[in-house]
Amino acid sequence: MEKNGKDSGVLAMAACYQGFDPAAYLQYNYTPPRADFGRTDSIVPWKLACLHRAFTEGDVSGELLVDIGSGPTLYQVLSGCEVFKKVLLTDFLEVNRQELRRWLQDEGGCNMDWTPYLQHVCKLEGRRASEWTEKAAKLRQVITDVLPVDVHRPLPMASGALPSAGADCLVSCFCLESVSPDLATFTKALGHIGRLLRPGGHLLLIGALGESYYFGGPGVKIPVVPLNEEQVCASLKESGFTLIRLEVYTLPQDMRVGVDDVTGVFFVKAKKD
Ligand SMILES: C[S@@+](CC[C@H](N)C(=O)[O-])C[C@H]1O[C@@H](n2cnc3c(N)ncnc32)[C@H](O)[C@@H]1O
Ligand SMILES: O=S(=O)(c1ccc2c(c1)CN[C@@H](CF)C2)N1CCSCC1
Repeated sequence: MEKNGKDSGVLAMAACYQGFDPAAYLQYNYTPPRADFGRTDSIVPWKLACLHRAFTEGDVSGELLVDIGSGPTLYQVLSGCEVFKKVLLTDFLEVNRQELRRWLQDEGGCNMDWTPYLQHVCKLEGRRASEWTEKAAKLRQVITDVLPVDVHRPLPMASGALPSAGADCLVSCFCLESVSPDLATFTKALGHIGRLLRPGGHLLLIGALGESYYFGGPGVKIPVVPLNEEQVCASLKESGFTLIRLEVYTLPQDMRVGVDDVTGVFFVKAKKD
């Protein structure tokens, strides 16, 4: 149902996000015990390996990488920052953009220590883990801005934010399905972000499978559109993408704690037609 040109479900979703708590979100999803580098079956090394392979296997190139719906996290560009000269982070909420800027300015006050993630990706790159400080410096050098984004707008970013040709590569993690009230809106949002990408550019998409809600803070229950692999593939095709690779991780039972009801995670590498 439309209201002033905005779907009521999208408006309701935006209202849910007003309670989003970056510090709590980071604690729920990116710190032990859920985020555990020590376990061989952990999701975190799996995600970082998917991203590392996708960025470094030789077909991804260009000047500009844009992360859509960054939230308060930057693991998603730890490999990409070595491939692109310029990286833009984006989010809908100022609280998340502020969290990212605090890390970039390296003046303290951050709610997350990304060192284990930096060290892990250094090892994936064949470097010593102790080179994480160089990688942090590289990140701070190539991430040139943290900008607003709304994937429900036909043009999700301000005009002039990107070159007229578009970005060379997009990455987006756990965003579209967690901001869309239904599958049709998810697919439409995928099409919107596709317009930010040049033809032939790559999309790296990580998302939740079978998830219907998550907590974005204490008592902040946010609905998620439950997806399966077939729906993800169909939405990509409908939105003008050619699938290159789909990988799926099934969450071990003990990782299914109360912060969400995610059952699996997908990784997609695709190319804009
Ligand atoms: C589940 S978090 C994902 C954060 C991060 N990318 C990660 O991998 O954990 C979803 C993010 O989408 C953002 N968001 C909410 N509404 C949005 C919209 N309409 N367009 C783009 N991002 C939105 C939220 O602020 C939040 O940071
Ligand atoms: O990296 S995850 O797969 C992950 C990471 C982030 C999120 C989810 C899952 C599922 N809910 C999302 C809400 F949109 C956010 N992970 C889940 C297992 S424990 C460590 C975190």
